[in-house]
Parts: sequence; C-alpha cells; structure tokens
Amino acid sequence: MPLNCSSLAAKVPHILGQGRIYTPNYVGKFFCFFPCKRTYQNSSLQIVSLSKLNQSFTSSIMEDLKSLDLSSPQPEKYSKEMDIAVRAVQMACSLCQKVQDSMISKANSQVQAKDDNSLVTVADWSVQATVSWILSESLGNRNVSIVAEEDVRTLSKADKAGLLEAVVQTVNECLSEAPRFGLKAPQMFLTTAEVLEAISHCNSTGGPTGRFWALDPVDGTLGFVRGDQYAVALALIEDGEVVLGVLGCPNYPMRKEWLNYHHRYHRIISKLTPPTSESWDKGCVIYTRKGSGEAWMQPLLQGQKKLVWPNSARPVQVSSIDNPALATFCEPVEKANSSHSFTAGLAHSVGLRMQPLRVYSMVKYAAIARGDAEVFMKFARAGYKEKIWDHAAGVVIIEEAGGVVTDAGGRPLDFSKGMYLEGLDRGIIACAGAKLHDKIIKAVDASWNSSSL
Ligand SMILES: Nc1ncnc2c1ncn2[C@@H]1O[C@H](COP(=O)(O)O)[C@@H](OP(=O)(O)O)[C@H]1O
Ligand SMILES: [Mg+2]
Repeated sequence: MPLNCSSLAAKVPHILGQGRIYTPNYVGKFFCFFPCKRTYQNSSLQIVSLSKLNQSFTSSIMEDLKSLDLSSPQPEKYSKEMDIAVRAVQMACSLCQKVQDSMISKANSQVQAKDDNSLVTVADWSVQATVSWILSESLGNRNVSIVAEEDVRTLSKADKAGLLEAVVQTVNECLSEAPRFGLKAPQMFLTTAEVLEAISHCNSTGGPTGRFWALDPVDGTLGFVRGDQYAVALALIEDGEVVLGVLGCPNYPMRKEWLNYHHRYHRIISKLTPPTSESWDKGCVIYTRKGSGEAWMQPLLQGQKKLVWPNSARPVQVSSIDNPALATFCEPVEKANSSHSFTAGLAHSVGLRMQPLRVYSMVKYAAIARGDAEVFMKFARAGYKEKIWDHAAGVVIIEEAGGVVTDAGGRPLDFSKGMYLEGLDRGIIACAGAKLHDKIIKAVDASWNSSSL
C-alpha cells in the first residue's frame, strides 16, 4: 500500500528538524529517496538525494519513519500563530488603506511628529492597537509579548484628545470587521483606556530567550503620508530566531514596473485601466515560516469579501537573475536613511547597470522575495541603530523564498539582542542569490575605507 505523503510530510519535520526533510516513496519493501522540490497539498517538502545521507543516518531515518503513526498527522509548528498573524495583517492593511485614502482626499492633521521628530499617524497607533488586541485575544493575553514601534506618550498628551478619539474610532471600526477576516470581534466597543492598554501592551524589549512578536504597524510612514508605498510588518521571534514573517504591502502594484513610479501614478493608471483580475488589483500579504523553504502571497481582501483560507495564496520565489548587468537593486528613497552615493559606487563596481529602484519601507524586501528585484542595500549613517521590527519579517521571507540576507560583513542579522540589530556590520545586503551577494560583499570591503561612512 503506498504511503500517504501529505500525512507523512506533516510528521517528518518533527524527527529531522526544520528546513530539509526526507520523503520516502514506498516501493515494495523499500523506501527510496529522490532529489526534487515539490509541494504536497499543504505541506512543503524539500527533498534531498540519498547520496547526501550517510548509511547510518539513512537507517535511523528509516527506523523513525517505520515507527510513525501515519493515520494522524500532527499540525505544523506555529500554524495557529501564522493563521492569526496573516489575518491580523490583512485587517491592518485594510485599516491603513482607509486612513491613507482619507488623508489623500482631505488634507487633515492626522500626521504628528514624535519626540525624535519622526512621523506618526492615526494609522500607526490604530494598527498597533488592533494587532495587539487580536493577538492577545486569539493567543491569550499572557502568552503574547510584543515589541513594537509606537508608544502612547504623544497620544496621551492633553492637547491630543482629538487624535486619541480618532484612533479609538479607527480601531473600533476595524475590529468590528474582524469576522470578515475570520477573527473574533470584541463584544463591545473598546474604550479609550482599552485602546491605550492594547498599544501599551507592546512593551517588550525582545532579547535572546523566549517568544515575542516584532511589529512595525506602518513601516515607511513617510511613504504612507505621501500616498506612496508602505508596509505592515509582523514577525514572531523565538529564542532569538525569526520563526514567522508576515509582510503586508497594501500599495504593491499589479505590475512590477509601476514600483518605479510614485504611487499616485498607479492610482491614475488604475482608474484608466480596470484590473485584469479583481483579486489581484494591487497589494499583497506575503508570509513564511522559517525552515519551510517556501514563502506565500495572498491578495488583499477586497470589498466586503470574507477571507477564506488560503485566500488564493500562491508561492513566491526570488529571481534567478545572477548577472549584475540584468539585476535591479533597491534602496530607501531618503538618502538620509541610506547613502545613495556609496551604493552607487558599489553598483558601479559590481556591474549593476540599471537605475536603482527607490521605494519606501520593507516593500523592498517584498520586491526581492517576489522576484521583482535582485538586490537591496542599506547603508545608514554611522551611529544609526537598525531596529528589529524594520527587518525581521522581510529577512525570513527573503530567505525562505530562496534569497540571502546578511550584514555587510556577510553575517546573519542578529535578532537576539533586544530592540536593535546590535553588532550590525556597516549595512544590510539582501540578494536573490549567493553569487550577487558575494560580489557585493567583496565590493564593500574594497571601497569601505575610502567611503565617508
Ligand atoms: N536616519 C536613519 N537611517 C536609517 N534608517 C532610518 C533612519 N531614520 C529612520 N529610519 C528607518 O527607516 C525606515 C523607513 O525605511 P525606508 O527608508 O527604507 O523607507 C523607518 O521606518 P518607519 O517609517 O517605520 O519609522 C525607520 O525605521
Ligand atoms: Mg519602520
């Protein structure tokens, strides 16, 4: 009798660890292993050839496989957290779209400067409150620890009563739609104190042990207020490792060429040319689980539709382009956030010939994961400390989609040191493949000493 591969797939990672699993094809009395990469129903299997296994390891795997009870597959690790996180990010994207539309249609005072002069909007606080409330409600308040970008200092100031009222209303409007996203809505409207409590609940500072979420409610706030690209980023970090990544990109255009343009052109073009497929107008949520070898993308939920899992999800993969002359590199729009002159020098020396794609926010990570660009480089000014919520979701998504992300010294980013990426060597380099990545790392070394960074 042939083995049921999908039920087996659900179990094998438990005996072999994450990332790579060995799937037998039952032939007579023997298990045979074969090299390929394939998806069986809900389970993603990366299958490695028998030649890579030594004999004793193979025998022990066979013993383990024989002892499996194939009739009752175990759920994949973090499947509940993933399900809730994707739905919460879908909700957050919908909230942001409404706020951004209202900001564009009527100039209003929803943009505030924080103590450090960076921008914050009704959407930042409202998303943080909403995601915090959903995670706590679905997974248990005590189990949920969150590191997030916003606090309630500005919002609680006496002269900000109108702003706070707008946040409370936005959160309640969003949460009342929770059932459409397959989540539970609150029984009653949240009070102001409850909304502030949900925002303040995100007071974890991360660290090397235990489990916490890293949330950037609106990444690329400048892009957001300018009506352009921005992202909602949520990651689960366990013992210093990013284990889940979810990235919502509400303005990701239907055609990758449109990433080159300010999003207002996309708005105009969309009005002139109706979308080819209603479900893929614009915007997406990309998500992955570490070690799965796959990253998935759902369209944003449109109109009054209900989210029915997996919501037309399809896998995404990095580009196979490894010739620098054909590769596109992305970087922040603001040169205050990354040195455009240093990356231009690097691009020149490795043979990247295309114009850089300058996009706000972690949409750059999404572009690499979707195969729409090949390189992302960021070199902030000396002394700037990168925050974990600005990178965690994007890094794991690119890695599982087949790409490489390191600091400029070639080391993985370290999410175990608290709120910041402590010890980051010079900058961040994300690439579709190792060949491009290698070239850029070497070019950084060659030109660093003569740079002004
Ligand atoms: N001086 C600086 N250097 C580097 N990054 C900065 C910076 N000031 C802000 N940032 C980060 O850059 C993010 C925006 O990314 P990008 O420049 O790629 O669009 C900001 O996220 P927020 O907008 O969430 O605050 C912020 O975390
Ligand atoms: Mg950010």
